[in-house]
Amino acid sequence: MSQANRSGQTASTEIDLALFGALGDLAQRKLFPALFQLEREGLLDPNTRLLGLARQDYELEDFRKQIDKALHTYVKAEELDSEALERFLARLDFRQLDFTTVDGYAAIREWRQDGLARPMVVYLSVAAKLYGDICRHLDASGSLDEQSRVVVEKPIGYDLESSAEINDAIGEVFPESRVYRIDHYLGKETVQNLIALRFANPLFGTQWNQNHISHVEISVAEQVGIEGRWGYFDEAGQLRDMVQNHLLQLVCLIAMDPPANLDADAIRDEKVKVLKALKPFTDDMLGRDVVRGQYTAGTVNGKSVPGYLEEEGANTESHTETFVAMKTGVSNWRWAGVPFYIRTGKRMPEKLSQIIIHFRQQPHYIFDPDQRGLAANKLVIRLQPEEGIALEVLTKDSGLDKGMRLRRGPLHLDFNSAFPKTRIPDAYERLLLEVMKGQQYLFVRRDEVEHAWKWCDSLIEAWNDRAEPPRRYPAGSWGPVASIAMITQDGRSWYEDY
Ligand SMILES: NC(=O)C1=CN([C@@H]2O[C@H](COP(=O)(O)OP(=O)(O)OC[C@H]3O[C@@H](n4cnc5c(N)ncnc54)[C@H](OP(=O)(O)O)[C@@H]3O)[C@@H](O)[C@H]2O)C=CC1
Ligand SMILES: O=C1O[C@H](COP(=O)(O)O)[C@@H](O)[C@H](O)[C@H]1O
Repeated sequence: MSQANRSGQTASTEIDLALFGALGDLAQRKLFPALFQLEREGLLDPNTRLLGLARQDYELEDFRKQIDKALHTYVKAEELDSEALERFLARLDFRQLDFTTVDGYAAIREWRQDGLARPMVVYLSVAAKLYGDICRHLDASGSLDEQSRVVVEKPIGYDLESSAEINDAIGEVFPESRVYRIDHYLGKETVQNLIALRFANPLFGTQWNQNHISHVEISVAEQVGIEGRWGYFDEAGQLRDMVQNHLLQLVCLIAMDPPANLDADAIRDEKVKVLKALKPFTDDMLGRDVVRGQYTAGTVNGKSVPGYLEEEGANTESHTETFVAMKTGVSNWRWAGVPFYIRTGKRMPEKLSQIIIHFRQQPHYIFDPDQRGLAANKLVIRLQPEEGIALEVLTKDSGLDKGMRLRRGPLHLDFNSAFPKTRIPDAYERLLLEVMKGQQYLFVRRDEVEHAWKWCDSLIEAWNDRAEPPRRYPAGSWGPVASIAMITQDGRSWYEDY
């Protein structure tokens, strides 16, 4: 079966997918539901086969039951079309395997015998420290051929050095053109729309620079806490978990120059230029422009929740940050002098991811002086929960007694109401489809990962030198008060028109 790619050409989606970590959290919660949605939408080639690999031993029927259970848990009941479900479960196969020893890998080669004509996609839904072993064992067991692709999850490593080691190990087996590094934010509908918005609309194309934009704000607020992942998270912290990948990818898509075309490398070359131009941290910026926080007990959605240090498995001494806010920038001609304020945290009052582009005021202001604060357009790009784009514009307030009073209102595009019949696909659906088609433009190239680490490492090093504990914030709040002060010191505030 062929699918139109982004420039309208067709690409085959006929593959064999081998999923390592098939019983893990990500696979159950996101990957199988996304694959099922592709089935339901008729986007899985009839010949595509799915192989689950896990440490636990399951009979095939029990594995299928387990996936059926996961789908009933994570897919909306009205979307669980029974025919699609039956077709989907019938595609599944299962092998028990210890990923760290080469012995069992022959089972993958044998499974492949029936499908040698189609490419194999190997999805590593396991901790990154296993990537090297798995790639080597796949190679040594003769399970791969020159068409095989590998998909790896974030985070790749813990810093630049460990990331380079992991990428080297992957690179010994797979050339870069067959490595698909996931950053699931790149699969979100509105994130992709950023490319359309910026490069298809002359209105924005001409305004997208320091002459017209005063500052950029990115907030990725999560309601969830650590969700049983304390061991992983405490090693990482919010900077490594969210900023190094998702938030920096958003910065790239906002700040990059227009690519020459939509080819993966054309886009990725432009993103790398942004990463290289990110403002380095200096010691005086640390106290003023960066705030680290850690949540204490509080209330989220009317429910009491424990503090970070009281979470299951917690170490009471931990100084790991669950919140980070910073003012940074991109040192180039387009963005000189334009601050990028970014913040992300766990246990915030709501799940909200949005980007606000604040445009500059008109050079000469002629309206009511009291309303001067209103007088600038804002482009609000909402990633979640509802996805949409709104341009805040100023119009005259209606009414005979209002004179030339201004009113702020949105020119609004809410994807759910504007295109009510279109289901917004989950990021993983889009990403899995692109891997099947062999399209890399939504995946992260090795040099992107490494430049992002380099920038984060310099900040972490500076934090470590200072050895200051994170500032506390109660769960259910918008983070430490200092993160508000960080932006108000510039006469600005975080956008609050939620
Ligand atoms: N979960 C999430 O929301 C997100 C996860 N990720 C990334 O996705 C990847 C997977 O994460 P997640 O699903 O949460 O992790 P889990 O630990 O839930 O899943 C990993 C699976 O791999 C299995 N496994 C580990 N070692 C071996 C081995 N030697 N042999 C066979 N099986 C093994 C584990 O089996 P067992 O249980 O028996 O140990 C487990 O089922 C990680 O790289 C993570 O960073 C990225 C973004 C979000
Ligand atoms: O990669 C990760 O992302 C999630 C947030 O993803 P979202 O799509 O729900 O915004 C985050 O909770 C997790 O800690 C991190 O590893």
